[in-house]
Amino acid sequence: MQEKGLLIVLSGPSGVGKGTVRKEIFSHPDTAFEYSISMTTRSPREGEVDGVDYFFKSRAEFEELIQQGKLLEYAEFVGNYYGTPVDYVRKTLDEGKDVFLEIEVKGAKQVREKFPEGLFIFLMPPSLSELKNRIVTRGTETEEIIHNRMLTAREEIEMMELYDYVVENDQVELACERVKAIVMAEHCRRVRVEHRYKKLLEVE
Ligand SMILES: Nc1nc2c(ncn2[C@@H]2O[C@H](COP(=O)(O)OP(=O)(O)O)[C@@H](O)[C@H]2O)c(=O)[nH]1
Ligand SMILES: Nc1ncnc2c1ncn2[C@@H]1O[C@H](COP(=O)(O)OP(=O)(O)O)[C@@H](O)[C@H]1O
Repeated sequence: MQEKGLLIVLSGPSGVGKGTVRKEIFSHPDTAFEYSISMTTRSPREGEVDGVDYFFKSRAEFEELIQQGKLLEYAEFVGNYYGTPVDYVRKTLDEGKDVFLEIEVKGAKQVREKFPEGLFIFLMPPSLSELKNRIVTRGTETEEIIHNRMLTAREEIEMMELYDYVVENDQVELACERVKAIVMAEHCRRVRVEHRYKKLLEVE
């Protein structure tokens, strides 16, 4: 039987750099993970492409996906829905490929309940003031949204204890290296947890 892939969940407070770290990881052709493109009801930002950055949906379409049980998890984040397509995730894991989710913390909590065996990595900012700095300099949000995001950031950071690993995003390159090292180590650990080494003994 085909061994299942690893479900990798990268989460953390808004503005910490999840998207930046994820894009950097996937910009390398040797990256062996499959990125799960999320569904969202938020409007595309300039340069964003449907089916590449997100699958952009209307609220009615998104609610239909919820009704049909098509989402592994979903959450409302600053007024918009975001969710992970379940069929894609299951199919890809069944093919033995690692699936990478980059999602906010409420969604990550739901995934933990459904896939406790997943690998959960929390991206942490060097400080709260640096976090605010990043959201402000990104310049995609209004002042009111920035204020709301900072309020939720404190609650989000408290959810750190649900994760297997915490990675500080001080420098993007370093954070990416840490994430990749964690995934590599997890694969080695599972050889024992899943008793895969037994195959080796059978051959002799
Ligand atoms: N729960 C959940 N969160 C998601 C999903 N896709 C993206 N997000 C998160 O939604 C939040 C807002 O994303 P976005 O609007 O692209 O803004 P940005 O990542 O803050 O630039 C971020 O924290 C994303 O990680 C998803 O499928 N499910
Ligand atoms: N290590 C870092 N050092 C400095 N700025 C960063 C770092 N990582 C991300 N940023 C910047 O912080 C802002 C928020 O990053 P983003 O990836 O959009 O966060 P998230 O996806 O977690 O909401 C962006 O302007 C990004 O360029």
